[in-house]
Amino acid sequence: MAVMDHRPTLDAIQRAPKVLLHDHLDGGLRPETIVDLARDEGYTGLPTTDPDNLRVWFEEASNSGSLERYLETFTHTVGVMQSAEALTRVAYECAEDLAADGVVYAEVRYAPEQHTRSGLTLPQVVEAVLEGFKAGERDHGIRIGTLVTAMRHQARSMEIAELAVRYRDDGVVGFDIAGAEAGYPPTRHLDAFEYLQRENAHFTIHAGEAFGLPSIWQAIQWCGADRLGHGVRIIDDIDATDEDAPVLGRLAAYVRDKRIPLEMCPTSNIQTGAAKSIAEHPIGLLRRLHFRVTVNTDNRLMSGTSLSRELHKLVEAFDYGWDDLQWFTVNAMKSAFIGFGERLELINGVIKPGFAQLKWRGARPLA
Ligand SMILES: O=c1[nH]cnc2c1ncn2[C@@H]1O[C@H](CO)[C@@H](O)[C@H]1O
Ligand SMILES: [Zn+2]
Repeated sequence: MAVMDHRPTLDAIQRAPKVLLHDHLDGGLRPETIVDLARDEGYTGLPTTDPDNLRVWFEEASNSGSLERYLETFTHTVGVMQSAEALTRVAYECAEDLAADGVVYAEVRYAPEQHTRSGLTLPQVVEAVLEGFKAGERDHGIRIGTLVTAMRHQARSMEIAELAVRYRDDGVVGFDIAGAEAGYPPTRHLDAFEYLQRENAHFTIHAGEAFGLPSIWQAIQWCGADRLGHGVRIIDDIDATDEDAPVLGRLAAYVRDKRIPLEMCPTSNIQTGAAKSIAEHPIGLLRRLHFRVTVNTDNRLMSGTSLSRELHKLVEAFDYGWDDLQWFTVNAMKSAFIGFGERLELINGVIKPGFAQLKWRGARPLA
């Protein structure tokens, strides 16, 4: 019998219909676009104006081992995203790039408060981004929901939460808080989360990335987060001394029992020091224990990655097959902030048939 390799290749993974829940708009610009926009908008702070060198610079500068230093690189992307035209272009190209990678549904986030330096109002920022995504959806057959993010060290979360509600029928599907985690617990923004809950709105919280269990506990039990951005440190509440019978603490058990989605971003976690390597990333254990794990990019520019690449790295490290990749994808679709009907349609009409086709091809014996 012919030897068969069932391991999905990068090329085949790119063709699979994928779902992405955690991707930052200001972490995914094309280097060429940054250079163009810097020139158009008079931003003079770039470390280099050669797109190839700039790509390398972002990746290297992001390999710092600390979230705070990792976040410093956003000065340049945010720096060139201060006009409506720039925001619309970046959003359009984001949709185009994700569609080219085979993503069929994505939730892309950004912090409107960071884009008002040249005089745009918060609603103008949101509308410019939505315009870019709408054009990208129309031209590239991808569905994109926006999450508006509040910066956790600032004090504008209530205003941003109000934006999430105001634009909920125009493409904004949820809210998030991001930025340095240590020293800025999610409970600082409790009023915003309580407001969103009263409005029946959805939100995720970056938690358990650079800080441990207390941050995850607050995000879920005080703030009521629907999902966790990263959440890798939930591993601290699991005793895996006996590999065959890991013991879950109360918080880890709660997260698993309630099927709280974990938006895991493997490469980003290595760059910020939240995990040592892909092979040692908690995603391996969490997947085995059937947590509601999803796979994400976080920042495609800073991590030099795509959703297909993240999945392929996991295939190589954990020997995952198509069933695992479909499981991550269905998990993500189930956890999306769009309505149940639309999620179901994508699962049954797009994801399952798409994976079935790839699995069938992968199963053909080699001639
Ligand atoms: O992994 C992360 N953890 C915390 N904050 C982040 C991460 N990636 C990006 N941002 C922050 O989110 C803002 C809005 O998109 C970015 O400007 C960056 O400061
Ligand atoms: Zn993030």
